[in-house]
Amino acid sequence: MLDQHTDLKSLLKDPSLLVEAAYLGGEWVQGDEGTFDVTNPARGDVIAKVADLSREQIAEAIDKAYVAQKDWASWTGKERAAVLRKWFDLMMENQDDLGTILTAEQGKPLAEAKGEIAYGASFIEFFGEEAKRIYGETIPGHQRDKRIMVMKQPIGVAASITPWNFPNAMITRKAAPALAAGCSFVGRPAKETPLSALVMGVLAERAGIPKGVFSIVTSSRSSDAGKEFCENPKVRKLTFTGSTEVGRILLKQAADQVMKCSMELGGNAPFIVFDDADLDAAVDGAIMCKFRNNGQTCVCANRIYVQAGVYDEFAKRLKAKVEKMKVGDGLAEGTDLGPLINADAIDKVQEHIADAKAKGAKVILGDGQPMEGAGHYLPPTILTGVTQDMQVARDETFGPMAPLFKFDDVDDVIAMANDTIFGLASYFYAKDLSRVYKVAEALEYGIVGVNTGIISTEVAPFGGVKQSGLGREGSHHGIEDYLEMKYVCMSV
Ligand SMILES: O=CCCCC(=O)O
Repeated sequence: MLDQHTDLKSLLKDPSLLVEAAYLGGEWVQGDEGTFDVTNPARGDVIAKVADLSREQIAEAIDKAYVAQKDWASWTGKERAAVLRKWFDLMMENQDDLGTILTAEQGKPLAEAKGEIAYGASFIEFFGEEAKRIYGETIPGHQRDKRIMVMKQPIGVAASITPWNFPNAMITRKAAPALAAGCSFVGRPAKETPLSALVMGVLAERAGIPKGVFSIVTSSRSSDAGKEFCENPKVRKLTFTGSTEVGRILLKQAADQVMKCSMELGGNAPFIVFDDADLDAAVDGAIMCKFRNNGQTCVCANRIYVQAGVYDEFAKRLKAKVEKMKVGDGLAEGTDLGPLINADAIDKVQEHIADAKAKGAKVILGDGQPMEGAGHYLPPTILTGVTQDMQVARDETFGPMAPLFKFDDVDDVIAMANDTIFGLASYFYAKDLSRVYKVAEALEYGIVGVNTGIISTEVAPFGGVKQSGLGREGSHHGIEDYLEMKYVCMSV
């Protein structure tokens, strides 16, 4: 475990994986703005001092990416695939260390962190394979002497801004399709979790990814990266995972350059349990979905709607299982729920609980009281009697609080589930086949989980509708976001 006497390096099999310098154009550099602190949310102490790059240094990374991309795009798909495969293998060989680094800076339990590393690596494996299958098209000509061809070409330099909740997988889900397509990549990780991003630079270098093709620009000021990425004409693609609020700002900034944008933004996922559901499966699904990463996931269940006939029983079974979950340091054996990322995250959960209670909800587990000590620990809360006028019905809680809403009628619950500006993930449990089809069709979401609480995989298109975003990540669709179509018309 990490304590004030233990250095993070000493927990790693390969201590050279822990780096504090930024990876700029294939070189390890210090920040012109000095360093910024990375803290362990389980204890609140500083575990690293990472290079704080200036905006000029971010521009330099873009210049280098611009130059490197031309040659990288000339590699065959098979050549790019071979290097990506090596990157994937290195990630899996170092899964334990990558997991330890991730837990130390982000907080999630080690088993979950290692799971994220395997998930993150799967995008590199998948898109490496796709590099060989970037097919164009021929179209029958519109006149006797005309031949029409459609080429697919890399967009150019892709810039990314990624969040702290999945500090590995949100980078690979963007970098892997970008590199497979022949783009170069400049990524700015969240300031809370730069170490998991920098280790990907170490492994990229070891895998033989050419200098400049993959850069990690660490910075304590998110607006520097956002502005440089949007204003620099050498960047042709911006990909972002984060809040809808920041997504809107980036889209406005990117408009001046008419830049291609992928946005994976906020959610407000409904999780619906119908009377005919397998109740134990629904409880297990709700726990996986609600408490993944301690509720700090954009696809976590935010509103749990339970049909009246099974409401009390569902609440009882959910409480019985959740109260057994162990809250603690993610690096300690047996921990189910780690700390939240910071004090603000705790405040937000408490605000939702207080608002719901004031409007009549009842607490059946927890109550939003943090645990003693320096870590940001908040035991899980379950509320019953939650209604549509409460704050949690509108905003993402992003924490360990499960609000149970009661409903009678299928049409009513669909209307309530869709009554939000968001449209990322949704879930429901039911057995009746006709209901399954109709509800899946009626939910206004990019993702629908039916009788499952976990929908994330590299082989499926992940993304939202409405204000949850633009574009899809993962699957063969995911690479299209990094390709341009060129139509060639030949007179023969
Ligand atoms: O917060 C969003 C991260 C997405 C995690 C996933 O891919 O399931």
